[in-house]
Amino acid sequence: MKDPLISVVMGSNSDWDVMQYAVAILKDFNISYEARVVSAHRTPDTMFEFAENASKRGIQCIIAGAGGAAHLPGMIAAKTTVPVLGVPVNSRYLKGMDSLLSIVQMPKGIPVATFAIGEAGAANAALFAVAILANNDDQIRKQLGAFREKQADSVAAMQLPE
Ligand SMILES: Nc1c(C(=O)O)ncn1[C@@H]1O[C@H](COP(=O)(O)O)[C@@H](O)[C@H]1O
Repeated sequence: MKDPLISVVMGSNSDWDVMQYAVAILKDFNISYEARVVSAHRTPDTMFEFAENASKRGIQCIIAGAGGAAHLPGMIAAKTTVPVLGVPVNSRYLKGMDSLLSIVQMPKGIPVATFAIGEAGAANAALFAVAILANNDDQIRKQLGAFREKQADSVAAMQLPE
């Protein structure tokens, strides 16, 4: 197994329904990744250790998903200079608006690139991570180009009811 380039973390295994869409993209592109549960609130020491070691471990991007008081992406970003891509997970009562605002409203100086709520956000975070890797990898750049072409072809072929 190759060392992971991308780390996908989430606050709880209940986030998997959304975060699996990020993992599916990384698998499609054959990018080495790891996926794990880490919580700023529930496992703060593990979260600190994870964030502090990410760069040394060769992690290029961290995709962090969380719901509700979604402090995980921001707290990871506070402890590493590895780019953090935040995915707001749909929450039961506020439908992910709480997650979105918790992730996007970072104070100046500690950025988290914030994506849409839910599965589209998770998939786009992974595509963004792939685009970052593509800057220094021709093979990945070609794969990303092919992905876009295939997507454009399927949109061009879309039919509407008469
Ligand atoms: N937002 C956070 C953090 C964190 O930010 O550290 N840790 C867990 N959670 C979120 O709590 C929600 C409910 O978790 P449970 O389903 O385990 O009760 C999840 O969406 C998780 O991301």
